[in-house]
Amino acid sequence: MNSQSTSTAAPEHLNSTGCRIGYTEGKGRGVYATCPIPKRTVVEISPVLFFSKQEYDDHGKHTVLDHYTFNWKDGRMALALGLGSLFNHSNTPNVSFTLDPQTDSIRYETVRDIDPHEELCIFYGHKLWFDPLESNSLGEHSEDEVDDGWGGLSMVNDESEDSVSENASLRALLDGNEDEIIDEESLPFIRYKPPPEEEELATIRTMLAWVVDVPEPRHITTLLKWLKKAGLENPDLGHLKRIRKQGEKTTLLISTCLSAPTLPEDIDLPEPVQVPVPTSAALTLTSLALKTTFWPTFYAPRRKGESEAWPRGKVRWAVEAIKTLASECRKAKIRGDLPIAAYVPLPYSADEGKKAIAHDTRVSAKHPLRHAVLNLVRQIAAAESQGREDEDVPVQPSEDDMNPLRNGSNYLLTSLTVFLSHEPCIMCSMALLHSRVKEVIYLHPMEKTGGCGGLACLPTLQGVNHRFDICRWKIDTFNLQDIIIDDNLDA
Ligand SMILES: C[S@@+](CC[C@H](N)C(=O)[O-])C[C@H]1O[C@@H](n2cnc3c(N)ncnc32)[C@H](O)[C@@H]1O
Repeated sequence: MNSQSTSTAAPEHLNSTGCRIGYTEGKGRGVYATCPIPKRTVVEISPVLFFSKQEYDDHGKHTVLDHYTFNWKDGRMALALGLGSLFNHSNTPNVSFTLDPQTDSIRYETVRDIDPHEELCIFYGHKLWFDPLESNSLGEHSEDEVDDGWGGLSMVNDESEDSVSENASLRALLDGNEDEIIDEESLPFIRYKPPPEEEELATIRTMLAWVVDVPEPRHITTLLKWLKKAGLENPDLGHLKRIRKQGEKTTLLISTCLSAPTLPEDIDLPEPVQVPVPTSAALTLTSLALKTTFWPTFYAPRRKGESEAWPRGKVRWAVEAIKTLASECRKAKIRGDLPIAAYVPLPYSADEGKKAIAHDTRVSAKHPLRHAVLNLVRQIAAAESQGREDEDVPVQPSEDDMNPLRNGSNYLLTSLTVFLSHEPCIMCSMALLHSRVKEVIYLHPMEKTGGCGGLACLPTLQGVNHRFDICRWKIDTFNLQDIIIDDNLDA
């Protein structure tokens, strides 16, 4: 079957990033640059047209579509519209592509600076159905080499990476009503069990907080409004009650700032003082009684052994996230970086919110701190600060940025789940803590260097006042041997 058009005249194309359609003998139509294109430019976003597996097996694969369709993540076949179907293959591609199930589209992005007139090529995979015209021979692979799964236009006869790597028990788990709650043992991950809750006064963890006595209880409402306005509704203190009443005395909890807070001038108040307050909510009634001797604390028994329920739909969401993560690892590997990735998908059943993906770039950036987690946090921070992406370019900070009391508004990962290919190192675990992540799910434990259950478990250390849930994916559910890195490395 000849997949190329018989015409040798390529049509014009109105692509705003300076791409044109060109023709090369032996390859047919392809996508070419018309001007220099910088690295990491999104050159095309192609909407896709889907074919069910059945439609494809019965019809599509017997037609020329066979050479144009992408294996979608859920087993369907997708035909990219726009320029998407015209990128030719190269073993040393200058464009990467990402399947986006949220928008049913494929995104194409340059992986290096592109010269004018250069052809833009993607990598189809190792099993090609044609003799590739290639200017170099870097990519010679044996017949039985496993497809690296970096997306890849593929013939429908190839089993997709996803379908071979998901085992039968996972497939059975994913099949069924999406609202059904999956019992803990059947979940495809194991939760890290935090050490038991403190049940003795000596083991209660505390931190110093500023408080002030309020002689006139009628001022409380005004002071609560002032706290809000001053940006002092810090999530660090969310487990504590704001007001303490002891007999006639009413005391207001203000902040955990290092320096004494400046109180409103129009209310007559004594000087604020620092007192120890518990660092977390009480998980048991005994602990509640003990913690309340420091400061009134909220009782949150749900977190003791009883974990958040996962409906089947959420498991499917996590499986998709793991696949995206694995594909990012492979992309990193192809680029010569360590196959370590971090991914924050949109929260389960949310249509909008924060979303980011990053891989380790220590090798390519020649920078020891470019760990996947740090790259991810940096990416989210850049998006949050309205596109000031390059941290090396000094920006005039706004008045808001300079207000230390507004620090709470910069908690980058509050209520989000981060998927990681590897257990994060201690530095990255600390970055996740500072970002106030809700939950971390990782694939590969790092016993010698990990900071989430390996060498140490940062969220459970004395003095750390934010906890996040840690889950380890059962690695045997996916064929992910190629992301395993040396255990002595930091991830
Ligand atoms: C997705 S299409 C790409 C667009 C195609 N060139 C056209 O004109 O429609 C895939 C087909 O392009 C051709 N092709 C892609 N990369 C090639 C390469 N490096 N060398 C030779 N042919 C290539 C093969 O015929 C393949 O089946």
